[in-house]
Amino acid sequence: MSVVVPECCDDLKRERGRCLFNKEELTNILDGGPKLTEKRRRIEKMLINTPELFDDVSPDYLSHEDRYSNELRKATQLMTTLEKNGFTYNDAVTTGTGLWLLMDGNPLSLHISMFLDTIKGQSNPQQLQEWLPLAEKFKIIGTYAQTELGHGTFVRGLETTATYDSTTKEFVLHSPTITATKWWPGALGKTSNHAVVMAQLYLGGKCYGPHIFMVQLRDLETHRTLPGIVVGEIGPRLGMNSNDNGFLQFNHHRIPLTNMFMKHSQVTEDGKYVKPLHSKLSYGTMVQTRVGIVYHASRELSRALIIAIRYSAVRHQSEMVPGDPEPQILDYQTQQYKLLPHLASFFALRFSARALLEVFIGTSAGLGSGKMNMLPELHALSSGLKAVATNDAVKGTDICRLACGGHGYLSSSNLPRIYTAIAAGITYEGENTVLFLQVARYLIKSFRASSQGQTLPFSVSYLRVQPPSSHAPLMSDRGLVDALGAGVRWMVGEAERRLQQLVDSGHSPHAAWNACSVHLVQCADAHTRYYICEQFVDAVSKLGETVSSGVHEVLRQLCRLYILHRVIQTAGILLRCGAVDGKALTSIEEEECHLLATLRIQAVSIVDAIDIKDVFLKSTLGAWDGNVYQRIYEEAQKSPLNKSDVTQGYYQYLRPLMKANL
Ligand SMILES: CCCCCCCC/C=C\CCCCCCCCCC(=O)SCCNC(=O)CCNC(=O)[C@H](O)C(C)(C)COP(=O)(O)OP(=O)(O)OC[C@H]1O[C@@H](n2cnc3c(N)ncnc32)[C@H](O)[C@@H]1OP(=O)(O)O
Ligand SMILES: Cc1cc2nc3c(=O)[nH]c(=O)nc-3n(C[C@H](O)[C@H](O)[C@H](O)COP(=O)(O)OP(=O)(O)OC[C@H]3O[C@@H](n4cnc5c(N)ncnc54)[C@H](O)[C@@H]3O)c2cc1C
Repeated sequence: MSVVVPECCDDLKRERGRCLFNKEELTNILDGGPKLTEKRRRIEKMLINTPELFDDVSPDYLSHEDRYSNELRKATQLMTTLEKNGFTYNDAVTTGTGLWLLMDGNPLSLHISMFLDTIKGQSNPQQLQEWLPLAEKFKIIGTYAQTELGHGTFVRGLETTATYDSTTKEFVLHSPTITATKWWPGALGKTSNHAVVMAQLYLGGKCYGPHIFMVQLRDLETHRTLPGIVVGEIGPRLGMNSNDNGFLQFNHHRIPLTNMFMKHSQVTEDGKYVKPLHSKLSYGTMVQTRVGIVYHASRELSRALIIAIRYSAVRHQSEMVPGDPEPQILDYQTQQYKLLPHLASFFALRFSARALLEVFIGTSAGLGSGKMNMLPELHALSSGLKAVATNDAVKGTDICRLACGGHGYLSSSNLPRIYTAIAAGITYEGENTVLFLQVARYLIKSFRASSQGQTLPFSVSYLRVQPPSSHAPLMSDRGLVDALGAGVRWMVGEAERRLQQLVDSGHSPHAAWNACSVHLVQCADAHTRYYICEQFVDAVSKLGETVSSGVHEVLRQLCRLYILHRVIQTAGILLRCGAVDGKALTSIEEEECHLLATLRIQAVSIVDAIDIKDVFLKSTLGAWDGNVYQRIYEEAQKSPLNKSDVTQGYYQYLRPLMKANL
């Protein structure tokens, strides 16, 4: 399939004619540099030239089984195409291209993410040598099986047991109750022949908590389920129905001792336990995936924004001035207010994802040399950013849908599919409220440590008592970010005060925690957003030295919008703690409206610079040429109901009803 870039409609031509910045330069910044843009485009070209990767028929028109088979066909084709052309699966993931082709629930996504990451991050050298080549070459195909019917969040409450039998040097895996059934893992139902399984380790009758085991589920020749294992698919879900999310039960199923992942903790042949350096090292795959999800969420949000902003430039509706031609809906301030703060969020999330990745890489290097001290901060940052990124991507994507009016509700807009795929991100890999509560734990601990004079890690250092060093004028970017920081400090101080007050009045610390948890979640959300603001301001100010003035100005405006919007959202807190006053807020609101109008002028060019091709956007509303109505019409012709003028349903039901004497 070759891509011919079509002439765009007059509206989009005019929009693009107003661009005052170098789009390619902005594209490079978003990709992480010109080399990465070039690499992404090489991958895209290769994929675009593989017609088997594209659907002839929308998955919406396929049966449940055909939908799965079709996605599996494309997933396997994707893997072989990448391999043959010298790219890795990771290349397709990090550029987003692979995800966009397969985001109806790619049945190999868990294999190439959490299964491979667990092998890489949790194996001892022998295990790595044995399993990694097999998994990388798809000789074994796996998933990450942790969640059970009864427990997802509370990992320590999992019921699957792995009991060591020293006479045979085996673990016996067992699901003692219905609630112990593994439930949800992607690709578990029909695709995977292996799984990394989280189970409670039992040695000599004592439970040592959740540990990870490599378990073969199916015969490698026949693909039949092995004895002692029951496995199947869980049925339709809100979205991503081309995946085979599955269930799994063990009936005293035996695996060798060497199948426990032994990088961090070990069991000796005679059944002795060797502790890990940190009790949560076995949760490493989850942390790594949370880091990936921040990128993933920002990418999905960007697809929705491209669709909604281009459509808003093409769509004309109503009269702004009686008798005048119908304006582009993007000219309405309310439309700008719906979309442009989310555009700013996309940039903020992209820069923060990059900062988080650096923390992840630094912490992982430290772990390699036995340094565990950065782990709590990485856990808090990855939890908070995963939660904010998915919450904002889901909200932003739905706003994009609403901003497209009725046509946003069409499957062919692709907004419903983007929405349902990213909506799962709020729940999977740690439900967001639960993750925020983890962040809150870290904040309260840090706040208390600071009160005792201890030095705090970098991401929470602003929680210490306000130093008189912040001299940035309030209305500057720095000044407003400092005000947001003062707001979080006040919120955390207030949470700590309420917790202490409850404990002093006789509540247990746990009861006090629950009684303050709404406020604690707000603290965690505010802290994470403060961190995002900081990363955005830092990134833009660093780029200022290297980029052209046009690009710098656009980034500065987006950053400013993000901060102003955040200040307005937090107004109540900022007023209460005295970080801003009513007069400042009024001028911030006015400035936001002014900025919306400024950014509107180049909005189409900004989303063009995100550089996602039509074949990956898959949207009748968001295509480059803006030929919206023709595309919607043509897509409707593909409905199976349009194959005949009169449907079977007419003869079967409608006609008898019309003929009946009611
Ligand atoms: C080409 C094709 C495309 C392929 C696509 C692949 C792309 C990859 C990238 C992105 C893609 C998006 C798609 C990804 C698909 C993912 C599918 C989803 C998979 C799953 O959902 S897997 C299951 C995930 N499950 C969870 O996340 C469970 C959540 N629960 C927990 O993590 C924990 O139980 C808890 C954190 C909530 C609590 O833990 P608990 O053991 O009870 O501990 P506590 O007692 O509360 O705390 C003790 C102490 O430890 C600290 N702590 C907890 N966790 C960690 C940690 N991970 N690291 C460090 N420290 C931790 C905790 O804060 C406490 O500290 P304290 O005592 O306060 O000091
Ligand atoms: C599409 C999808 C794909 C998935 N893929 C996988 C996979 O590949 N592998 C895998 O192992 N799992 C997978 N999961 C499972 C997922 O990780 C869990 O659903 C998730 O961790 C949430 O757990 P839960 O379902 O038990 O929710 P629950 O924990 O029961 O949450 C229900 C409610 O209770 C609240 N709650 C729970 N605990 C607390 C608390 N301590 N404090 C306050 N409130 C609390 C939550 O905030 C939420 O509102 C997937 C899930 C989905 C939806």
